[in-house]
Amino acid sequence: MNGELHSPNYDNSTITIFFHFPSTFYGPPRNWIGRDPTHWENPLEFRPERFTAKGRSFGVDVKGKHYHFLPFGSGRRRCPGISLANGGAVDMTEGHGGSLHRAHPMRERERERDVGWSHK
Ligand code: HEM
Repeated sequence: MNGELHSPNYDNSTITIFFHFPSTFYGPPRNWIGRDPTHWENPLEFRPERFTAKGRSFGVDVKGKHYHFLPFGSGRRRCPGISLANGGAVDMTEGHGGSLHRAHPMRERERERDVGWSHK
């Protein structure tokens, strides 16, 4: 399988996610991901308790190893912000409006780092 899960495959192989796809195929439809009924009971229902200690999906890997659950994608192009998101640095509270905006936008914070040399 190509390293880019959500991008075109340019090699001559096939990829298999539920079905075999020819390499010219532009990847599996994104809305299939996370909706496999063999892994999720009532996959279309919002049931976050699936992930709690008593839930069936407790301990599922979010970093791209478990293909039935890929919130951050998988492979070489998976989300590089994963540690920020999991570390609680991303506030996903929604603001108001026709399109969704973050209620609290991310802010960059400069930090000095000792790299062992200086331009001074
Ligand atoms: C809950 C928070 C987040 C979720 C659910 C999320 C999810 C994703 C997903 C699904 C992808 C596509 C991966 C793929 O194509 O296989 C992605 C890509 C990406 N994400 Fe995130 N992300 C989150 C937060 C962040 C944050 C905080 C940053 C940066 C500060 C970030 C930066 C990126 C970038 C740069 C890419 C493109 C990577 C590439 O194309 O090589 N993400 N993210």
